[in-house]
Amino acid sequence: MSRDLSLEKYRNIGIMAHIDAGKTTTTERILYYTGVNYKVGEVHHGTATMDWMEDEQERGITITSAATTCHWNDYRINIIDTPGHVDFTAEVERSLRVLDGAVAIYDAVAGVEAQSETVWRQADKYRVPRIAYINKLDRAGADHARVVEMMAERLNAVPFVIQLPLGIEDAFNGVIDLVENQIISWQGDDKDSTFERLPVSDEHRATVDAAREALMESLAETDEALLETYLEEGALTVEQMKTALRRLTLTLQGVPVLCGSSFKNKGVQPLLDAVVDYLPSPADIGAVVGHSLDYSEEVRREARDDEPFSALVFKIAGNKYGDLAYIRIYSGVVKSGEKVFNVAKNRDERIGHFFQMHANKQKEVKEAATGDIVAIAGFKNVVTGDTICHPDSPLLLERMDFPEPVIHIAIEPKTKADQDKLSQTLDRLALEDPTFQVRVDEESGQTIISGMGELHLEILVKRMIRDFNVQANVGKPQVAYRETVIGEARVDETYERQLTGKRIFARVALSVKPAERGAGVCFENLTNETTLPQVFADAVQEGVLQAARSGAIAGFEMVDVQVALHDASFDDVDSSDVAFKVAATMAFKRAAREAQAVLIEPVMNVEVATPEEYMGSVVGDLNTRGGRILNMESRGDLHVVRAHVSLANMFGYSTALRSVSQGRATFSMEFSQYAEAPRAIQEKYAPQMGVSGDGIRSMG
Ligand SMILES: Nc1nc2c(ncn2[C@@H]2O[C@H](COP(=O)(O)OP(=O)(O)OP(=O)(O)O)[C@@H](O)[C@H]2O)c(=O)[nH]1
Repeated sequence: MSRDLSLEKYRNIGIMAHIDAGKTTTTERILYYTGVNYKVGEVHHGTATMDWMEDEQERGITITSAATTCHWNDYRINIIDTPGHVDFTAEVERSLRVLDGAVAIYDAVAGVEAQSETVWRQADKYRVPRIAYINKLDRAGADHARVVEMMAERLNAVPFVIQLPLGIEDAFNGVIDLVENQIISWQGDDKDSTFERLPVSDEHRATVDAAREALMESLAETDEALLETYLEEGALTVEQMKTALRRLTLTLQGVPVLCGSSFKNKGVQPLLDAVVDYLPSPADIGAVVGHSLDYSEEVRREARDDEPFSALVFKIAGNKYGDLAYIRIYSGVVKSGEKVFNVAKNRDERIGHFFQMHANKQKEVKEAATGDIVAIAGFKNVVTGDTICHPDSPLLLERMDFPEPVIHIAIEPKTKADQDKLSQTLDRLALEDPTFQVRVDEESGQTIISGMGELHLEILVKRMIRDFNVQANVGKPQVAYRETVIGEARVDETYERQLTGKRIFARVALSVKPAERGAGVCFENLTNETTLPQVFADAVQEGVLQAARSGAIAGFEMVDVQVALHDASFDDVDSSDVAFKVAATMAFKRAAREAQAVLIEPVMNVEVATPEEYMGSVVGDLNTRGGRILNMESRGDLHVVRAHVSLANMFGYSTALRSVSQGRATFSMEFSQYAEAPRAIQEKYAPQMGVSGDGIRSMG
């Protein structure tokens, strides 16, 4: 096929930031200046194009990431807008997985906030090259230098300042381009106001010279040949600086830092230039590495159209045309109507239609190629994380990891008629969102939905009622407690019965001890030390896992335990896998109790930013919630408190914070770790244990 644009001219980028830093506003400007939009939507008018779901427009926040395509100077830029609220980190994570580069946006007043750190770490994990954009320089209290410092301190980033603000706060009217050695000045605040590139004026000469020299020096220090040139010539050329910046960005050794005010329409066009100049194309990223279907060998696919087709499904979203599967194509070409293979499901799928997405609007295309991000209609059975590929050349790309939900609520249909619809709708929502889970409680028969936070579940329930017209009653949010062991124990358990005249027999000796946080239930020596036949060893494993699901002391799932099988006896005639399963279940429950099973609870990282006068009440309130204050610092005219607080004590916090600060303080919260639950909780759920929970004690 002939591609209309070489792969080098693609940029697949994400825009990531703390809530309210200005992602949506910036994306709107990008769409305007690249000619996709004719009108700039404003977040506070509820008309921003990317925030298309009704709920997003109501709340002025971005919930689901929408993909959109635009063009800048002959380059195709696919943008994934990612949400800033921490309850939706899974959305950020799945976007980062398929992107080649990202723009990190900071609020010039608030600086690097908690959520920005989380997203930054996620981007580190996926090795996503980044450029930074310090937004809102027009705001009172904007402090460019402080944000740069915070990037180094908090994110461990190596910032390369390539622009300085021209004026600040009310007087902000452009940027100084240190690479080109020019002033970029806008005529006004209007979206259509033009800008011009001017030589640096005398007024700014000294500052610019010093900043340019510092930039050149730090670039030169990264490369021996460049250092030599710099020392010989006393300066670097624009081309040399750009090449060095691109190399450092692509190898994750540095982050070019730009600035502007998206709201005042200043800085966005140079930001687009920087996306092209410094962020990678799919060709720079190169081959994708997956596995053969049996995991026995690595399979590489070069980022080329003449390779077999391979792609990853990174999002499923329902809209009025049915389910759309968003895919990132890593290699090859695929056409509508073609058959592809879904590796995880081991089945063929036919591609119905392809769409290039612009927020919730879509443009049909006939084929898609390496580097493209498109949405596909017509797949029957795909979920987020599935690999799809050419049927003759299968490979498995690494799946995405999503955090386990930490909060759950019971939900029941209002009427009998809603019953079926409720369960279908919940399944549908769970398909779209991997951090949303649905299960039926075995004992109570209740339907339980779990998610990442109150807001997460609140929004899903609202969607269910509004978009799917299902009426339901929901209970109070409950913390997803877990169980684990803090000691070690070894037990010997024999299961022997006479059933319908037949003897059944199995004996297992196993031990349990704490395993690493996040390890789940792990096994050692299932067959080594014993000479147990494989079928019985499998039955032991199954029995333990089944027992772990319902816990040992209070019915919560038991996690992070290491189980070893030390001895086992069987009888050729009377033993069966069922007998081993029962023996293992009994042994595991007893061992876990003897190894001091305890309840653990989710503990959150909470960050509150408040004006000074409310600082005392904010801290007092966190203390009454049993929070552990980690540190306090000032940021502009705000004070920022960071604390660890158990999730159970954070319900309804937004209302409480509003009332202690007259609506002036803001907060963000993210899951930090599981820690031993306090004594009161232990006694409430497992009174028989007489355990010694002592508040927040890290188990990690
Ligand atoms: N003064 C000023 N305000 C801005 C600027 N950019 C954005 N804002 C305002 O800041 C608020 C948040 O902007 P958004 O674009 O919604 O931020 P976001 O990061 O997309 O937020 P979420 O979608 O909620 O994650 C809005 O009220 C914007 O109008 C700026 O450059 N200057």
